[in-house]
Amino acid sequence: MSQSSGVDPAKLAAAQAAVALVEDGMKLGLGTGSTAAVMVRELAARVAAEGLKLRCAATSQATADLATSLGLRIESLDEIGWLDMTIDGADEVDPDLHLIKGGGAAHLREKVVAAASDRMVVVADPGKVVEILGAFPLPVEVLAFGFETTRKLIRRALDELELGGHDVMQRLRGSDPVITDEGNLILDLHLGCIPDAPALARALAAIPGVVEHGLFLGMCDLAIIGRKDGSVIQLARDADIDADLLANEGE
Ligand SMILES: O=C[C@H](O)[C@H](O)[C@H](O)COP(=O)(O)O
Repeated sequence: MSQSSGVDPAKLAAAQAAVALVEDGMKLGLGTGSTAAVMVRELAARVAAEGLKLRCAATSQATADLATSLGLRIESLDEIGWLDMTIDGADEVDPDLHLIKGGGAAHLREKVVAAASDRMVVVADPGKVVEILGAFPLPVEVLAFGFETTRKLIRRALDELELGGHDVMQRLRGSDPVITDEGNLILDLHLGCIPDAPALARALAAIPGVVEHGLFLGMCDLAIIGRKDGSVIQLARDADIDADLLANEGE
């Protein structure tokens, strides 16, 4: 049975439109986060109703647990090999469909899974659509080994890109460090605005203690933006983004 009461209608609309793209026999990547969780529930409902035969890989332990609890069988990415489509959430989506991800500390596995997919579809609400990335703090997964050294190297890289002086904060849950599914730590870069995302992505990737950053550049093929009234807007790469969406429709 499909979810309804208590579920954010914008997330539900996006999730339903994305799940409608799923075809019998597909190999799917399942994203992480609250919007992806709505999608996983919709997918499980469709599978139960229609008996679809799917092969699914999860982008986090949390998603694997949710999917399994709903009767979906999760396999490892390596067992499946290559995916037809990954459906995932995002923290920010810009007009070129570049993304910030990792608000749930899952961006490392999410990027590995998206990179192994023919198509990445993002499900989001209008609040995620931005003109320029960076208001959402950029998550960077780093090794525990040499953590403070890596933080210094990140600060140096930011200085070189004229993005210095911003907070580079370790992500905590209460007073404990957030530990990712891969056993690493998270630094959140509070940049406000990222004028040159490719340059920042290159600089972060060149730092040895950085495992993966949350910039997803050129990976998303389609963003499905759900609205509170249950309608959706589908944004394909290079398509213009509706000015109303950038104003977040007052949401
Ligand atoms: O690490 C988490 C992921 O990148 C999520 O997909 C992202 O944070 C969006 O999550 P939500 O749908 O809960 O806003």
